Amino acid sequence: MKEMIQLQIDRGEMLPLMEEFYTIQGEGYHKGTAAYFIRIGGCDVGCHWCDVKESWNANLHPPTETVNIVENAKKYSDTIVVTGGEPLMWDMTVLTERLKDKGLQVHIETSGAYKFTGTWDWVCLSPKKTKLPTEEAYEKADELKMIIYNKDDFRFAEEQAAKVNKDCILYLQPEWSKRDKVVPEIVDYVMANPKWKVSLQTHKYLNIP
Ligand SMILES: C[S@@+](CC[C@H](N)C(=O)[O-])C[C@H]1O[C@@H](n2cnc3c(N)ncnc32)[C@H](O)[C@@H]1O
Ligand SMILES: Nc1nc2[nH]cc(C(=O)O)c2c(=O)[nH]1
Ligand code: SF4
Ligand SMILES: [Mg+2]
Repeated sequence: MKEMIQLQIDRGEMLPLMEEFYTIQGEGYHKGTAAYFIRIGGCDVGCHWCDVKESWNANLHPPTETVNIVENAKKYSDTIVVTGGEPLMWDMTVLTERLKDKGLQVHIETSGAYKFTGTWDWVCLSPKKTKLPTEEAYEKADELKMIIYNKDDFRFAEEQAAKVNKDCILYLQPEWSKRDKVVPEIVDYVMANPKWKVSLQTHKYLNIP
């Protein structure tokens, strides 16, 4: 039985599902847009400021049939955001094919640190120093969303911006717990370096998921 489930997970027919919710995309280019979020469990990238540490241990999240995830998601929205955890730890091919078959717009939030799978209408790449993105992630990124926790993160942001494709939109987003300190620094930085835009976690200001 365990082997059967593992086989289905390996094929992307099942995924460890942490939670699903209909909300407003709070961050980046699509902020303000209603979207259904599918949060897949499992991540070992280890960001110390991660705002969903409960997602990290995949074993805590029940293996769920992708067919059922899709049948449910399509009832809520035309726009689906797949996030985590780190969704690219799993094979996203089957999930995204099935969502596309229903005519849905399919977005991903990823660190890009794992093999790039799936067919996406929008790729938000948020690189982390602890586990850098793959070459393919830099090529596929529609937006680069760099989290600013300290001064060195501006240097890291520039280093990552040099690696993405030329059409990629560049965002600096304050780390939530440090927002009072880093927001003024981000504002000054964006005015001095206008290839960057500011991204805020607007859902946290709106008190929505
Ligand atoms: C929770 S992560 C899940 C997807 C993927 N693991 C990733 O990091 O891109 C979703 C987004 O939230 C950002 N994020 C996580 N914790 C944050 C925090 N404390 N402050 C600001 N952004 C945060 C991540 O950088 C990422 O862009
Ligand atoms: N409203 C809302 N927008 C988001 N954008 C990215 C999120 C994420 O955790 O991936 C997120 C989230 O958790 N909630
Ligand atoms: S990669 Fe994403 S989910 Fe994983 S620890 Fe970092 S912010 Fe959290
Ligand atoms: Mg979030």
